[in-house]
Amino acid sequence: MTRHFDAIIIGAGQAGPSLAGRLTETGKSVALVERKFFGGTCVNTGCMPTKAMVASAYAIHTARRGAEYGMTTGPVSVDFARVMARKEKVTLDSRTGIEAWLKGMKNCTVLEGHARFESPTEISVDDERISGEQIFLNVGGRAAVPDFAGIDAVPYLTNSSIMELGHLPRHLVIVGGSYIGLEFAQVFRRFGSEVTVIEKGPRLIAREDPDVSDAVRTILETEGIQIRLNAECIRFAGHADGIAAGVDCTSGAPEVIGSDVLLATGRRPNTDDLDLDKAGVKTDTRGYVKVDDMLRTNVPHIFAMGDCNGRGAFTHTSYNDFEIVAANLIDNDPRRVSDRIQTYALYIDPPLGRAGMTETEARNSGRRLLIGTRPMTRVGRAVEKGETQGFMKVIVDADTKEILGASILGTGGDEAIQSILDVMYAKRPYTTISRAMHIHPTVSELIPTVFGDLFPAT
Ligand SMILES: Cc1cc2nc3c(=O)[nH]c(=O)nc-3n(C[C@H](O)[C@H](O)[C@H](O)COP(=O)(O)OP(=O)(O)OC[C@H]3O[C@@H](n4cnc5c(N)ncnc54)[C@H](O)[C@@H]3O)c2cc1C
Ligand SMILES: NC(=O)c1ccc[n+]([C@@H]2O[C@H](COP(=O)([O-])OP(=O)(O)OC[C@H]3O[C@@H](n4cnc5c(N)ncnc54)[C@H](O)[C@@H]3O)[C@@H](O)[C@H]2O)c1
Repeated sequence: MTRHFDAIIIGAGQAGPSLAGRLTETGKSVALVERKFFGGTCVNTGCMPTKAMVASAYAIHTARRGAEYGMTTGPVSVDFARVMARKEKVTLDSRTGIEAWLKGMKNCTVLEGHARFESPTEISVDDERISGEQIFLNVGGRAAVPDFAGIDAVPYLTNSSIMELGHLPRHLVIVGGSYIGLEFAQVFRRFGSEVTVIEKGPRLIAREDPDVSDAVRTILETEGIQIRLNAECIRFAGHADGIAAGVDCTSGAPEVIGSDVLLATGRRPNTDDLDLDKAGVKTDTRGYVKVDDMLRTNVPHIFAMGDCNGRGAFTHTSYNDFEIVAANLIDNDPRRVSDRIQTYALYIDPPLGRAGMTETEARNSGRRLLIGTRPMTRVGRAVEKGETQGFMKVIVDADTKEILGASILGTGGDEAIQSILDVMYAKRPYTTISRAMHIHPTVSELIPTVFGDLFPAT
């Protein structure tokens, strides 16, 4: 027998549960299908556990610097099992909270199993069949595992399996020098592992400006992380001391011998096992569901939210997708994906907060630009905290005075960037910030100064 619902939501990630909440409030019957853990990637193998580990790593790092702050301690040792138990509690509290919320939600039926399309309106969940007037995909993504030579012959970790790690790696070799790779690199280095990052490109976090990449590299190398760029021929083989990772860089040893390998080479959408063809839903060549500005697929009653639509790869973009869908379908409020401004943070310490365009993107846009920069050594709060690595950079359109983008690599950068972001959303000129009085002493206090001291880009 096929049970019928007003709406079916596939995936309990960052958009699905909130949409279930809104739809059921309007009296609609909703079936929400989840095949694994409630809360999806962010809660279980992404943001939450990693940021809990970042917090442990920061506390350990600060304790090691204790003498600088007038603290006398013995040698700092790391209890990796406690670190992992702490992050597990953060995850479990959130996971069970979401699960209890959904299972207690009036008009919501939670089905635990793998969903697949049987037709444009019918879904099978293991042995059960359900049908829906509207179907919302929130299936997220998983770690991409490139076809490296020898990879199947060696054990390797991904962002998911590393969450189960029962030992502290002696030497963690991380392939991929972007968000996932760099956050784990610093975390494990601070826990006491030797860490080598192997990146095929010529610089780390290649989406950022070269000056940001260089500063991040310096921060990580200062802590003893080995960085191997231009790794053109990555391959793996067993070794008496663990795993041999071939690098073939233009300089340096051709092989790195590690005890453990983490692959952090990007993500792929969970769309290959949904039988989307039975619904006629189109994907792009990389498997992302094609959507329009309101997140509708090519099939009018099917929508896709979050990482699986390729329009964002962050928790806040997935949640914003929920807001856009709910606004259009429930509130008659014409919100669009194209209204949002790109923003995110990289949670190394100090963090990188980003909003809008990079300098490279702004230059490529052909506009006349004004740029302002300040090293964190000139930020009083950073000096007082003893955390002066990094710099701020803001980019303004010289003709319209519009703020185009900003990068704050420095203590508090993930928070301070948001004052710039809000002025960008308000579509106010940069002078709104340069004339504002900010609180002393804060990192944000320097933002008006940076905007007050712009120079033309050459
Ligand atoms: C290590 C790491 C750190 C990260 N850190 C941050 C961060 O600090 N800040 C940030 O903004 N973002 C971060 N991200 C990205 C963030 O986690 C994702 O962008 C976000 O979780 C995407 O959410 P989503 O709603 O698209 O899907 P997901 O959270 O991935 O949820 C999808 C759900 O769908 C379920 N599912 C899939 N297929 C099916 C099916 N066929 N049937 C039933 N259920 C199915 C899955 O089990 C999963 O629960 C991080 C990611 C990683 C990997
Ligand atoms: N702080 C955050 O918000 C945060 C943290 C972690 C992850 N995330 C999300 O997770 C997503 C995935 O992160 P990621 O770092 O895995 O992916 P990414 O796509 O940002 O970077 C992948 C890196 O691996 C390298 N790479 C790719 N293929 C390779 C190959 N065959 N050999 C060698 N190197 C290769 C790339 O050059 C790149 O540097 C991000 O897009 C991000 O949205 C966000």
